[in-house]
Amino acid sequence: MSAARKLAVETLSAEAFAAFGDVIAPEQARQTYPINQGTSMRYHDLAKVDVGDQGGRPLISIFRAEPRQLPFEVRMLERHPLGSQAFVPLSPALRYIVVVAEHADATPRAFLAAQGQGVNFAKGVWHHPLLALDQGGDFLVVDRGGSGENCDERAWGSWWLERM
Ligand SMILES: NC(=O)N[C@@H](O)C(=O)O
Ligand code: NI
Repeated sequence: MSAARKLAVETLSAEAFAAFGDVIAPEQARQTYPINQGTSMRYHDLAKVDVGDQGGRPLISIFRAEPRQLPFEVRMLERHPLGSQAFVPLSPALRYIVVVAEHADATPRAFLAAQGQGVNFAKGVWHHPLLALDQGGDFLVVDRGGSGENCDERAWGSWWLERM
């Protein structure tokens, strides 16, 4: 049995998260331009929605997440081999932790999302199911609908997220 180990929680950034997918935030836009006669700004093409394998289609859902209590034990990760999965908090105060790993049995990495930051897990990236903090809340989720097995789960030892 592997010893329980503490996960350091890093600050989420596009650079640090690049191996796992995209950070969804206005400042990450490669193209920003006014639309609708200048009444709105478009922060264009923020994440790669990759859901077309095996006839998949994009889904837009809302996850109403209960808060996880810290310390929290990470014992498993999952991946979606057929599609990406994006989470955007629907209230700026909604904090959450993202736990990912580069490959099977790699040491997980944990990131705390800043206010309003969303994430898009690239297709096949190992991640922990949604870990909302504080009071929990609603996330807009964009992922894949369609046939085929799109969720692999894997035991990952025992890793602890401590109180912050
Ligand atoms: N089960 C489900 O739709 N959600 C997970 O994939 C998750 O990453 O939270
Ligand atoms: Ni998932």
